[in-house]
Amino acid sequence: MRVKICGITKPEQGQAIAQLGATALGFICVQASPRYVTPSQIRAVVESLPLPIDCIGVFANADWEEICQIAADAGLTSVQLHGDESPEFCEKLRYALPEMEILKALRVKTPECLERAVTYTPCVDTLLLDAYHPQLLGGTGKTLDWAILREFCPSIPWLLAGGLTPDNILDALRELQPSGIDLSSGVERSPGDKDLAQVALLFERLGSLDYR
Ligand SMILES: O=C(O)c1ccccc1N[C@@H]1O[C@H](COP(=O)(O)O)[C@@H](O)[C@H]1O
Repeated sequence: MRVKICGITKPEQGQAIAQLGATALGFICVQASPRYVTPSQIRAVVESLPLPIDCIGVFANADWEEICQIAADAGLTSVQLHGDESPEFCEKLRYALPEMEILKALRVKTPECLERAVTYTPCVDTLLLDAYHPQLLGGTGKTLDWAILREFCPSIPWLLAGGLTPDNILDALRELQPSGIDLSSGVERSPGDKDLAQVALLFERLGSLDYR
């Protein structure tokens, strides 16, 4: 199972989180977010990593040319689209970045959102389901209604996000079988400052599941 820790801003925290067992780090490329990092800050983290893991840039309603430029400048392996990007936009980006993993994040408000999610399966590599918040795009600490995801079984891999913490992760994984999980505010002291003790606790609890 993939484990993505999102909202990385500091090289030493990225390195420690990679050593603890994360398979992906996420970097917020949305300027309005308190976790925003510039392409050169991302590159500094990416180049300091002790082992090769996925480095995912999180964008929301950005121009595709801007995404391509930032992905190259920062050294990303993957692009997460967390805004209102259409399937057509994803397809265009797929052609522009053929080597890169494209993840489409959907903020799930009602069960109908899951029908919309599957319309992206032909044009992205991975789906990501996050909680809906009326003002914020992500990093909200709000959980999804996991019950409505029980039957969700798309034809491509999907990550569960939204308010996951070391305290609720085992409950989530008892209820659902995502291809991976994504945590941000549930393992941080303040926006962009990760709590390494909480990340270590997460992997300790996941270890009891034999999740790999
Ligand atoms: O974290 C942010 O600030 C952010 C800003 C804009 C779009 C997405 C953002 N984060 C994403 O939110 C989810 C879950 O966060 P949380 O665990 O509930 O705090 C995750 O996919 C982040 O990539």
